[in-house]
Amino acid sequence: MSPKQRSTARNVAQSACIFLVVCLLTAGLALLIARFFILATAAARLKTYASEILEQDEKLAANINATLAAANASTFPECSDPDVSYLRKLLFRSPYLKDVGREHDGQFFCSAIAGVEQPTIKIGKPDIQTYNGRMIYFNVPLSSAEGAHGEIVEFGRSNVVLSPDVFAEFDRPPLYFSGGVVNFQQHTFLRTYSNAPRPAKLDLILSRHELIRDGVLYYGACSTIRPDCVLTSIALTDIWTPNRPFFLIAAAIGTIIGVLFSGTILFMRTRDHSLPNQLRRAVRQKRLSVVYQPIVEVLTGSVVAAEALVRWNDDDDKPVRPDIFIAIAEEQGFIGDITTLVLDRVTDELADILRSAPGFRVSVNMSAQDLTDDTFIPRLQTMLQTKHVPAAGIGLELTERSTAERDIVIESIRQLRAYGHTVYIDDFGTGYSSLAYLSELDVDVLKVDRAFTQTIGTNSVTANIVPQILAMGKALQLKIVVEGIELQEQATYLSGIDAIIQGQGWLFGKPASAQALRERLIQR
Ligand SMILES: Nc1nc2c(ncn2[C@@H]2O[C@H](COP(=O)(O)O[C@H]3[C@@H](O)[C@H](n4cnc5c(=O)[nH]c(N)nc54)O[C@@H]3COP(=O)(O)O)[C@@H](O)[C@H]2O)c(=O)[nH]1
Repeated sequence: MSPKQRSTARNVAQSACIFLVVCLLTAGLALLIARFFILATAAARLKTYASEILEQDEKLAANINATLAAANASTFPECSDPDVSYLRKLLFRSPYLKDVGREHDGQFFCSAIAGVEQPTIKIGKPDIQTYNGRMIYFNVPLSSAEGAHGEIVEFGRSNVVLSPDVFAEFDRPPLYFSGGVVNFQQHTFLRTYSNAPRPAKLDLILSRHELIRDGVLYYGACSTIRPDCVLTSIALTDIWTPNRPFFLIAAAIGTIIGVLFSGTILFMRTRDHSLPNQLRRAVRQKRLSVVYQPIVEVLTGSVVAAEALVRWNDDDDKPVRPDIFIAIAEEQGFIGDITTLVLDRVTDELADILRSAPGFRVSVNMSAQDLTDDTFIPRLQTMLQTKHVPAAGIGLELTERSTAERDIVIESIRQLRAYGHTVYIDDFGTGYSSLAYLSELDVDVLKVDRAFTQTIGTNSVTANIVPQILAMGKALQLKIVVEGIELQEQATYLSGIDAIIQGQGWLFGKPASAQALRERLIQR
């Protein structure tokens, strides 16, 4: 598998992973949100249910207390005819009671329904005694109806039999309830109605209101006026089963969001992997390097200068051609950052040589944007002063293309030269400059583009342009650097010309590291 195929396969695998993970996460999140809302809805139902039951409980308690108080207040002889008819009147007004009677010391004497009992009935011990002296008997056989049992509340010399139907209307499966008087010290129900599940940690539920225990959702609520509490509950399976369609819808919505979201991530990632973004990141992280190509005296072959050329490998560690990424940086408006990076690197890597070898200089390429940035020249001077590098050691190369904004360029060149820099016109002959413009620019060195160098010794129609450019340079008293010298024949031709010509090209050395340039300079 080629590196490109490997990188594509890696990208596809990463994208698939991102897609899957994001879809699973959003679907999971949607299910969690659905679960939360469904549980909240169920808890709200339990709360309403509990408050309805509590209301009924409070009404029942009020009815019991009022009836017992009225019965105890009777002035009729106990179980006399007027007393029994009085009890009947009380019963008639009591919606939640089955009977009202006379009972004390564990003996039942008479009631509104049963009349007078002869002999009296023994009731036995109460099941519980409440804080306010009420005796409560559960499941007592009733003399008023054959085989019937009921709950009796006794206070003073009277008792009441509760109607078993008081809470009948609240029987609403799958919602269940239990409730009654609570002993807060022991955290238990003293009396309960209904057969709903009752968990051990009653106090916990009552203090937290809602709780899930052993697959059941509980809601606990207590009366504000009585020591009565109600616990409502529903099994979780009874919550989930009817809500299955909602879970399916939530999972589908979550997956759709996941698809859209991961699509956006993948799109951003692709955009992020675009060459301009990779380059921008590399510049920000200073991951570009600089190589140096020697510039020699053609006649002697001795190295007199070097051109700094920037290099960059993309995120897959593949080298990208400078003419490609320089054009991108120019187009995207951050070429200035690259120029600064190169200048910074040159003055770091070769500072000692630039300080100690007078006459040796390193030239750096500039773009039109550098020239129109009025902070560029002051920043460059600050950098050089900080690193104690003489301005004469740094040459600046402008292409003819970058000389379009005439006035600004002329002024920038003037300033650069005033600081002591050597200014080059690069790729000369490929642009549109006239002799007049060239003299106006007032540069130091003219670099002949390698396209013309290649015509030396050929029969090409442009072959006779080289002598003309050299003559033009001579007329303007400019130094000449001929680029792209690859053949000895080209060097021989140039060394025969009556002018001091410098040359740059593979014949004299390919661009190489600062260390390689250093070694080359030691040899000279
Ligand atoms: N603004 C900036 N532009 C820069 C910078 N670094 C480079 N560049 C510009 O990118 C273009 C391509 O540069 P590169 O691929 O580095 O090519 C340079 C030399 O390697 C190449 N060269 C030198 N000798 C020969 C040779 O004998 N034969 C041959 N085929 N090629 C050779 O020429 C390029 C140098 O060109 P120039 O700058 O015009 O002197 C190029 O336009 C660079 O300017 C940068 O830091 N900033």
